[in-house]
Amino acid sequence: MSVLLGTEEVAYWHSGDSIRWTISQEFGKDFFKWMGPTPRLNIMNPDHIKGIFSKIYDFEKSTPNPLVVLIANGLTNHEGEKWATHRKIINPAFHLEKLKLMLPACYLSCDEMVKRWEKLISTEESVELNAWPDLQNLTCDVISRTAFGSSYEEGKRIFELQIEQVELAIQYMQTIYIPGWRFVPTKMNRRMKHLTEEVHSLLRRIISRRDKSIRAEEAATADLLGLLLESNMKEQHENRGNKYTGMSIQDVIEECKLFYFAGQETTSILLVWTVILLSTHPQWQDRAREEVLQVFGRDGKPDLDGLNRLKIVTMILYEVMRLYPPVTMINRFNRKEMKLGKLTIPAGVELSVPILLVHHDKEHWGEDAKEFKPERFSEGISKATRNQVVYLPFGWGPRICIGMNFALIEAKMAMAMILQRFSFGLSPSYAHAPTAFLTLHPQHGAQIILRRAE
Ligand code: HEM
Repeated sequence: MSVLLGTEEVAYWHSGDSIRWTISQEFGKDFFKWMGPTPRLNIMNPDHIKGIFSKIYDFEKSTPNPLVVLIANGLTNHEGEKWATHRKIINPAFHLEKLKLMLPACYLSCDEMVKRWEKLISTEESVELNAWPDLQNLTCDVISRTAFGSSYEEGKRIFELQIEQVELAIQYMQTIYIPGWRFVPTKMNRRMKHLTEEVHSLLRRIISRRDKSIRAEEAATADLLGLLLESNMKEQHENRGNKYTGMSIQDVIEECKLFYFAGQETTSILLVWTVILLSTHPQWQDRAREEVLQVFGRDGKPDLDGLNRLKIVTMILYEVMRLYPPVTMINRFNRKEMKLGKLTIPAGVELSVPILLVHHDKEHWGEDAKEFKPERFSEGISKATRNQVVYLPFGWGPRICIGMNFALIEAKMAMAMILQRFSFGLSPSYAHAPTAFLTLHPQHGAQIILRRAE
């Protein structure tokens, strides 16, 4: 069930629901028994959060929903040695110097979107538009180009199929769970099976073509898939004879699907809340534009060096993700009894870190916790958090989001190119309804009034 999270609703959720338990040793094990057969505990204490995210082999990812696994069974779902091997193979593809190679692809996608917007206002002083679908389309385009390079069109098709899969998965999750039901050949299950097969066959084709060209040393690699395959070959070569010697083709397919699943929606959400918050805080919009124009000028093409110098834009993005974290909750599970500070957590407890609530907690962020104040981050994240683990839009610790730098570069590039050309404010038809279902998105879209920047 989705939860509405306007300011009022957050407050209600905060106090009126059992979600904001603070735990203490005195509850002991009885507390968990009282909670029923699948005990679930919310963790809001920064030291406990740090403990959970540091001990990645003791606190595992919670058993994933079978349908999420069906859509993308990659790094996010792996544990132990398999996770460590995959993370090691995938990591190099996300290094900054590799991301630099993907910048032209990212620029191309942003350029297409701003050109479309420019066309819309070519004969008008201002236009109303819902920025949400355009921003979703943008991040889909960016991931298709940066993940698959020359196979971009096939990549986009995969993405369309995945959107339908996610829609079906959501419908499925909203029905009563009957074990084994997904194997019954209902219309929905048959469609899901068909979509899965089509995604796999498209990916298999792209991967085998690329694999051949890498082995034949035909082209230098500048996309995620190529970098992944190269790194995988290296791992297989160096670790022959070990239990996990790199990834199989099936593994690579799953990781590619995950790039879309984990990276597209989340980044478009960061962008859409940034557009909405800059619409309601025009003074910050002006400051951000001033900075962008100073660094790149009116027509300059954003490069990595310049993007890294955008201090105001970075502060804004951090504050947007504090108030509207795209991922609102992270869950973990412990198979054996574990110590967390002074707490003893019995085996089999589901632990939830409610990112949204931690980010809104007055204890950590002050009385103005619910206000948009990018200046909190003027001296970076560690100063804003006083070195506590209370800011985790990308998670924390060894399992921190592998695509964090990718997402931040993409968001800075998109915002820089939008701010260079346009100014924008909220349309009267905008209805504020942040909705948390898997991710925290604006339920009714982001209607803005777009003008040429002065
Ligand atoms: C604003 C954008 C993004 C946000 C807010 C975000 C958020 C997160 C969070 C909170 C986690 C940690 C989950 C956990 O600990 O259980 C995570 C993990 C992950 N993210 Fe992201 N993400 C974003 C963009 C991306 C992008 C662009 C990609 C890839 C292209 C990506 C790929 C992944 C992967 C593969 C993992 C699993 C890492 C592991 O388990 O080792 N994410 N992300």
